[in-house]
Amino acid sequence: MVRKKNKAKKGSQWADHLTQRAKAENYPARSVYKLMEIQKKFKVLKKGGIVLDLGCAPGSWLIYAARTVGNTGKAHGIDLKAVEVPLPENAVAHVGDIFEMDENIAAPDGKMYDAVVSDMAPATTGRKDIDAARSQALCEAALAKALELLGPGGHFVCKIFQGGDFKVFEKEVQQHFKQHKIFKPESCRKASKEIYIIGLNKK
Ligand SMILES: C[S@@+](CC[C@H](N)C(=O)[O-])C[C@H]1O[C@@H](n2cnc3c(N)ncnc32)[C@H](O)[C@@H]1O
Repeated sequence: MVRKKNKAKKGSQWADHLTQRAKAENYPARSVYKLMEIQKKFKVLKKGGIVLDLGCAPGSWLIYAARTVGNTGKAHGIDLKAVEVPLPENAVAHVGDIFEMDENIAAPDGKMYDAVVSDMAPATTGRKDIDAARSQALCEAALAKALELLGPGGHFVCKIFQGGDFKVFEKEVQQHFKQHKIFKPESCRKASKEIYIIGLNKK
């Protein structure tokens, strides 16, 4: 019992540390460290690239993506909620629903995206089956957009909750990308079921 308490305490100290670090580095959320870890390991974002960030509010992935692609690149995001923090000049956030997205999310200048990243999460109900089904639907929508908007060789990152139809989704990603990886960043809460599936080099 005491052990469990200590573990929980350590976990929350780690979370606090990341929240403070995010503040100091001008990111609105500590979730940015998950994308940083993904980038360090898989190099999904490249200088001069065009990135689409699905579920971009409150804006930390979008800011990091914009900083990473640099001035010659662009980062576009979409979320149900508005991003309220100032964004770098090469970033733009749209308000919208992934299930109703249209041409406003197409890559600029008739180009294709180099990377589509999704950290989307549904509003949770506490009912595991409902939450898992909603998360699965968001992942399917993200993959459909990635297949439509990514150029050949483009990369895909998607948060998914393990369980349910996770294996089915993994197979779909495997089918469309030359390589795929399953990755749990250190900065994810240990107790969380979230994991990232990464599709490298769209066929
Ligand atoms: C964990 S947050 C993303 C955090 C973000 N990556 C960051 O670092 O700032 C998940 C986001 O997914 C968004 N989301 C959920 N359902 C969505 C939908 N149908 N269309 C667009 N965004 C959605 C939520 O509004 C929420 O802001």
